[in-house]
Amino acid sequence: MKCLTSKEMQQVDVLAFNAYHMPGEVLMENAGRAIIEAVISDLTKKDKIVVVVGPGNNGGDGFVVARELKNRGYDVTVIQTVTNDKIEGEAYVHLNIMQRFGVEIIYDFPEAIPYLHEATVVIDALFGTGYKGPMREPMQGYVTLMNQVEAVIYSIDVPSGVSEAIDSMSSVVKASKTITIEAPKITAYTEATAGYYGELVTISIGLPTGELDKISRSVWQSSDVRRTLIKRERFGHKGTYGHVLLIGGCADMPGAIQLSARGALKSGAGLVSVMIDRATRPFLQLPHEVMTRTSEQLSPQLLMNYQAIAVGMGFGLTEEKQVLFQQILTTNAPVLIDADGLTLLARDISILNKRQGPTVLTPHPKEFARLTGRTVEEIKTDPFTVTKVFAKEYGVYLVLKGAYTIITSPTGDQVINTTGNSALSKGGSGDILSGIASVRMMQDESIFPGLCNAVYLHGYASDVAVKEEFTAFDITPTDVVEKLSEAYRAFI
Ligand SMILES: NC(=O)C1=CN([C@@H]2O[C@H](COP(=O)(O)OP(=O)(O)OC[C@H]3O[C@@H](n4cnc5c(N)ncnc54)[C@H](O)[C@@H]3O)[C@@H](O)[C@H]2O)[C@H](O)CC1
Ligand SMILES: [K+]
Repeated sequence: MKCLTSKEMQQVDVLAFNAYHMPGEVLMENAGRAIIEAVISDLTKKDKIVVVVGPGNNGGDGFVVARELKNRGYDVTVIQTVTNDKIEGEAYVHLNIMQRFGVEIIYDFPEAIPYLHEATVVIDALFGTGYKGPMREPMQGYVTLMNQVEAVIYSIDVPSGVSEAIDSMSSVVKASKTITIEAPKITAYTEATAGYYGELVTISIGLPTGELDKISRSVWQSSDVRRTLIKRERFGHKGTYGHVLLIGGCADMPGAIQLSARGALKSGAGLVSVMIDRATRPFLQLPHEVMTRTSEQLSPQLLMNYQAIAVGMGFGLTEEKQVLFQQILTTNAPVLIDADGLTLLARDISILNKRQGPTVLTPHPKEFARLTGRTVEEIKTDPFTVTKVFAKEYGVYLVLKGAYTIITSPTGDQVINTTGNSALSKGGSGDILSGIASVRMMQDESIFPGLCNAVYLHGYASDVAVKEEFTAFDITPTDVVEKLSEAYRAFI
């Protein structure tokens, strides 16, 4: 499923009209009908439904919804926030049709207040992707009121007032459910705006899929995991499934590398090796299946034995580690860099330009801030652009971890992950993900889908864990890794 910016949505809309000759009135009719189908099972004839419409095409969708509800015998009133002469194009066409169906329209703010207070359902068709903040009156008053009343709020396309320009955002509708048109918009997955959406439902209005397919940003779904996850074969052997090397672990942080090893083991690696300092070895309790190497043994020849390498989990930040880190990056094997590896990388990022093999970086926003010289706030404001620019500039796969992790390829393709919950916001989760990701990038269709699968399955395991057994409070990253069994079982 694709995920679009407002601008991309508008471009597809324009193409639908110019190149495919799809009239705007038809698309609006399709939108209204599909929205009805998405909400009708929640509605009863006893509901008092109020549709709040704005000046643009989002309001036009609202006219279609109101007319069709009226036609089906529901109690529906429209609150129109602008006068008829401010409504144009296809929205005006549908305003006219709706009026002929006898839907009552309230134009006046004071008159609208009791309607909103008595409503059991409010359909928010004030603004969609054409909104530019800040919100002006009387719209601001309507948004404040909508957020105060008891009614269930369904927003059409986006919660009104949501904007990609976060600095210009003022009042925003807090929806119970958002019925988004054709594909989710990036604001559904951005920290400042996601919370307004409530439950997210996507409907199709028949826009040309050939045009949508050209968008290089999508939401990873269960069907994508099924399509790209390696199929394990009867005649496969440990060589078939690859050998991963996990490099990290120091006396202060012996746990990190153990968690990574567990993640890799529970993800089907043919062989798992861990490389640690000789002095750290006594502190480690590794699973029986894991082999060890010491960092003193590191050589280019040794690194050639592995199909994937992950470095940085509890690695340490000493001068010696910096030297070791630079040696590791000379290998042509795929290298995933996490945690302390990212801190060492930030000291001299130009080293990435010398890499011959594929490189994967898995920062959280703070680590990414260090790598880019930006603030965490800047990254969170526009995570899609900053990650894309960085991944293309340095030719890396980038996994920006967060509530909605964004995975970016060196060519700028982007995937958003929607699995996972606050159970993962704990030290150790990232170490486990590195273990899983090093296997998935080695085994799956290719590195990019492999990374997407790793993030998806890790989140899925945590979802299963909190649904079945734990709460987000008591669960530990180790508990999550044990639920990988159920995650993998769901996709084989
Ligand atoms: N994607 C599609 O193919 C379809 C989308 N539909 C719906 O149309 C909206 C987008 O419509 P658009 O007219 O471009 O924008 P809006 O309805 O969001 O509103 C624009 C409207 O509002 C005025 N305005 C903007 N900001 C403010 C403000 N701060 N205060 C006051 N007024 C403001 C602006 O001047 C315009 O007049 C999309 O979300 C879908 O819901 C189609 O119906 C089907 C095809
Ligand atoms: K809306």
